Amino acid sequence: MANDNRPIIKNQHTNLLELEEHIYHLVDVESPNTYRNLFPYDEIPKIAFNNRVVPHNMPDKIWITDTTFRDGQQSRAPYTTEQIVTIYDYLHRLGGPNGIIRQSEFFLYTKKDRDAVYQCLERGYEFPEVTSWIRASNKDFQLVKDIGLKETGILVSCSDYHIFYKMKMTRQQAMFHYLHVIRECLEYGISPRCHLEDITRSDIFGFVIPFCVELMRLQDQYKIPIKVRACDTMGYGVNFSGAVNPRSVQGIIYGLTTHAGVPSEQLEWHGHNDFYKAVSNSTTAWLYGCSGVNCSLFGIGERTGNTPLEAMAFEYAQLRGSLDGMDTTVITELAEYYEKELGEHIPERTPFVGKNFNVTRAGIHADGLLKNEEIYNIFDTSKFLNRPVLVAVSNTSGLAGIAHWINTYYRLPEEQKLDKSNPLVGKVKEWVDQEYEDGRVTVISDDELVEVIQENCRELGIDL
Ligand SMILES: CC(C)C(=O)C(=O)O
Repeated sequence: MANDNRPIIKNQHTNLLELEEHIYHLVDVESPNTYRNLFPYDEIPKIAFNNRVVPHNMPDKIWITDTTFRDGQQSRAPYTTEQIVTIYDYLHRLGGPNGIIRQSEFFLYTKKDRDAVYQCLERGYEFPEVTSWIRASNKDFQLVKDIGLKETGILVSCSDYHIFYKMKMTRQQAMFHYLHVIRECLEYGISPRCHLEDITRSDIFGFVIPFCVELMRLQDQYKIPIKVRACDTMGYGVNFSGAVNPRSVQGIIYGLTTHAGVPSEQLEWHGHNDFYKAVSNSTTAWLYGCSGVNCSLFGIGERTGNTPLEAMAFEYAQLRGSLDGMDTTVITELAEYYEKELGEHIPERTPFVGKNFNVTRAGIHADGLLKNEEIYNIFDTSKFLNRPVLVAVSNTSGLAGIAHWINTYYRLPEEQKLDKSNPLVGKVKEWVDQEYEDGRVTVISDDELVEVIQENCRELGIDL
């Protein structure tokens, strides 16, 4: 199934350096290669293996770029200018002084979009750098230049699905068209960021690499950096060792860095979550030679969304052993802002930000938590997210769960903490048990518990 070992045709006159340079030619097919073996459409897509193992190659510096205002905004109601600026401020704080959130991309279509860009630029932050996303036209290049931005994203769809079915072109026509547009952009002195849409269904060696080789030639000619963003538009990418291209994340990154010569720091991975793989694929891209992973806050993006930015902050810290200046407590502030100000509902079980992400219900777990919170908490969530570990009270909470709830809710100091033998805990438990015996099926709310606790405190003469 592999399509990555095309024969190298050489003769006695070919010198090896030339050969190196010319290995990857555009393969201009007459009909689209839709990889039916992998994407049968009327069957579930398939993951095939050729057992070619790519070596780890994590760059010295890795970072996050943000698409909250581009892919993120494509899939929800538009943000107001004020909201964009507020979120940009949060991103600046979250990413910290080392610019772990290095860039953010903005539409320039409407006056409102441009106002947001002006206001964010006025903040004067080094990070995230403001970049744009435009239609590839001279008018838009001029706009980017007038606003004073250094870099813009340009769409260069690379699978035959897009080239043949959407653009109605051949590969050669598409490549000429893209190179023409990119040259124009370079003529304006703007650095193009080429968004290789649908790379995980594209012919990596027959189109993507020859195209990127041409991009690197243009870069040499114009002395302006050209970036490459590998877009897993449909979330087909997989990170399993030995998987076949075009679905292999590491295979794609290896091809782009090694065969096309794209430097790691000019390479980004843009993932989608259709098969629940956005986070692990992005981490894989880092591990195999891609400096940038493109993310959106809370993963809000087309269909199932993009790689959640907050997840990659924690992936970063796990890989590098340090937050390198990121302030992850801002993630909690952002989540509150999205829920309260933007009316976005974050599902309760969402890692790091959902209401229940560090809430435990089962009595047996609560018992453990009461003894030592490390037993059932992923890390010090109070320190890194301002979210103390919680126990929700239900029919399975038990005495330990109720004691933990009271201790956390009332933020009792260590010496005043109640344990499961405390009479107040016993009284609340009796009430809870009665509720469920009477047929209750829902979790008990904080307000209900407070009322019962206060009532019993009065009776027992306890002051919390
Ligand atoms: C529109 C393109 C660049 C994209 O966001 C994607 O491929 O997911």
